[in-house]
Amino acid sequence: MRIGVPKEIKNHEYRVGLTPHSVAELSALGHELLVETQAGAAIGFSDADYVAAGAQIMTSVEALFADAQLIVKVKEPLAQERARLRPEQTLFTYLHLAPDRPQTDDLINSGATCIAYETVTDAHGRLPLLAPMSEVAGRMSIQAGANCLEKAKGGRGVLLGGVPGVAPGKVVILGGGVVGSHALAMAVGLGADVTVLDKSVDALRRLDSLYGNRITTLYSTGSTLREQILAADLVIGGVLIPGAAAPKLISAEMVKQMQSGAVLVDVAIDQGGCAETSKATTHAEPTYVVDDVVHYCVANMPGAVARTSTLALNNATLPFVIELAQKGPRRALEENQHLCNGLSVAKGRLTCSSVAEAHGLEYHSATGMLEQL
Ligand SMILES: NC(=O)C1=CN([C@@H]2O[C@H](COP(=O)(O)OP(=O)(O)OC[C@H]3O[C@@H](n4cnc5c(N)ncnc54)[C@H](O)[C@@H]3O)[C@@H](O)[C@H]2O)C=CC1
Ligand SMILES: CC(=O)C(=O)O
Ligand SMILES: [Mg+2]
Repeated sequence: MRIGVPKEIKNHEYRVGLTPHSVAELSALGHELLVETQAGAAIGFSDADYVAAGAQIMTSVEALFADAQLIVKVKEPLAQERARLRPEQTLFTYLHLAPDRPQTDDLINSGATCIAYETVTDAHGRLPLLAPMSEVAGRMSIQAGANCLEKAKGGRGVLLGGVPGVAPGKVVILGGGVVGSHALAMAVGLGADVTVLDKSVDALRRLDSLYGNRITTLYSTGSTLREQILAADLVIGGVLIPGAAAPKLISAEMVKQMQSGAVLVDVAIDQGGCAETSKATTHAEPTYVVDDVVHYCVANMPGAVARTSTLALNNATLPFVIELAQKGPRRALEENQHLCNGLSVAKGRLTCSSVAEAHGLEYHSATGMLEQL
C-alpha cells in the first residue's frame, strides 16, 4: 500500500504521523512510504532519517495526497487538507468532529474513509489511541495552569505547592480518567491540595486506592461541582463522553463567581470544552480572560512537547497502521471491531452516532457501510 505522511500545518504543531522507526517497520513489510519534506524536522527526524528508513521524500504535498492510498496524520485535517482528500483514500488521524461542523461536512463531501484515533477502542473499553495524548495533556495541564497562576500571566499569584506556613493552591480536576489521573499525579507531586470529581465511582475508587487521603475524591453533582469550582485556584477540565461534544459543566454564571485570577485549563476543548466560556486557542496565543478567570484552551496541547508526543502516539497507532496496510481498510475494519469503532465517515455517510447526534445528521451503522468500501 502507498502510505502518505504530510507535514502538520496546524499552529505550532510539530508532531508527525509516523516516526522513521514506524516507517522502517512498514517499509520492511513491502509498503511504499511517501513522507512530505521536513515533516519531522522540527523534532529531530530529518529527511535523511526517513530515506534511511525506506521512505520517498515528497516536495509536493499535492502529489502526496494524489498518490497515497492511506494518509496518516496527527491533527484533524484543516480546510486546505480536506480539499485534497479523494473518495478512494483512507484518512487515519484525530478528527474531533462533534464540535466541528465545517470539518464534518467536508469529510462527508470528500467521500473518503475517515477513521478517528479518538474513538478506536480496546478490549477493556478504553481508548488506546487517545490515551497517550491524554497522558501528555494531563501532565502538561498542571504546568500550564501553574504558569497561568502567576500574576504577570493574569493569575491570582498562587504557588501551587505553597511554602511552609502558607497553604498550598487548590486544584480541582473534573474527570478522573486519563487526563485527570495524569494531572493528579503532577499536582500531588507539586504539593497542591487536590480534589477530583467524576460521575464514575469506579474511577474515583481507583484514584482513592492510589492516593488515599492525600487527595479528595467527590462524586460529581451540580452542587459538589459548583462548590469546588468557586473555591478553586486552578480547574482542570478532563471530562469525556467518547465521540460526543463535551458536557458544559461550568456555566458562564459560575465563571463570574469564581475567584478573581483563578485559572481554567480546559483540556476537553478538542471536544468543544466543558465550560460555556471556553473557546479553542493556539500555542501562539494560549490564554484569554473572562470575568477575571484565565482560560487556557489549547486544542493541541501535546504539540508543544512534540517529540515525546510523537513517540508515544506511534507506540499506540503503529499496530493499527500495519493492520490497515496489510489487510486494506475494508478487511481491517471488518475483522477488527475496535478499529471499526473509529470509523467516523465512509462513502459520504456519518458512521459515528455521537457525531451524528451532535450535528442532527443522519447516522449509518459502520458495519453496514463496509461492503461499499
Ligand atoms: N486539548 C488537548 O490537547 C487534548 C485534549 N484531550 C481531551 O481530554 C478529554 C479527556 O480525555 P481522557 O481523559 O482521555 O478521557 P477518559 O475517558 O479517560 O476520562 C474522562 C472522564 O470523564 C468522566 N466524565 C464524563 N462525563 C462526566 C460528567 N458529566 N461529570 C464528571 N465526570 C464526567 C468519565 O467518567 C471519565 O472518567 C477528551 O476530550 C480528550 O479528547 C486529550 C488529549 C489532548
Ligand atoms: C487528542 C488531541 O486532540 C491531540 O493530541 O492534539
Ligand atoms: Mg469572578
